[in-house]
Amino acid sequence: MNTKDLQKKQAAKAAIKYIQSDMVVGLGTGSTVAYFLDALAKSDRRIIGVTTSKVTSERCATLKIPIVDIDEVDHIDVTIDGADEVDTYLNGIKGGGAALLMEKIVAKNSRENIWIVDNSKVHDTLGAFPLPVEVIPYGSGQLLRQFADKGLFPKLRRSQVDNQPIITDAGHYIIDCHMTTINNPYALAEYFESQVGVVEHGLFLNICDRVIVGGETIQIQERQQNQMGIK
Ligand SMILES: O=C[C@H](O)[C@H](O)[C@H](O)COP(=O)(O)O
Repeated sequence: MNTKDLQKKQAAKAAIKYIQSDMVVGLGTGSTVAYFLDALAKSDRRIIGVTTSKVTSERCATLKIPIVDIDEVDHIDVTIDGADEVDTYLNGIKGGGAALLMEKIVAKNSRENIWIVDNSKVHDTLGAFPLPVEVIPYGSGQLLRQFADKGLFPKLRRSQVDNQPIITDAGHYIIDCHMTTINNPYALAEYFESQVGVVEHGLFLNICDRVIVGGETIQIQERQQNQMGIK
């Protein structure tokens, strides 16, 4: 196992201590969450899961972790998810696995959000990871032009198998914006939220409460209130 995977697994295992039996737990998506699901299945915690993608639902079925639809619960106690990048304010970029829409819906309906990451994902400023933006297929070519005009270096995400556009679980496309640095994530989020055809963007701002970073020593960072993360 390489260092990144080892750290993902360490962070995933460390997250188990925030889970108690009978909790409603939001279950994110990705390779780090896969390690968390394995650890959860092996633990003595008996939870009810709310998933964020078909792939996570399928893994829960294999591991016999019970899940319900998000609309069947009146609250979600805590959500455990991965992230593609996290800054010092615990703002982050998500959606590398195209699950950002459901991940954000589950996160916004959770009392607490905990991210599990390897330490290569922690940066002072966001932007090293291309920012995923989920869009309606109709008119997506126009959005690509607008994003390019705004200097966001957009690229439609395509399958490496057949070069066709990736389709999300909700039937949308993903445009990845290769900006390298995002100086004001709040202004950028507002821009995307004002564009017709944009369903959701991968900037998760003021959402994460705690990040668990894998490593020889597990690091746990908690979000400080009233810190905006604008450089
Ligand atoms: O769409 C996918 C999610 O936002 C993932 O949580 C994110 O891409 C991190 O994935 P991984 O744990 O595989 O690095």
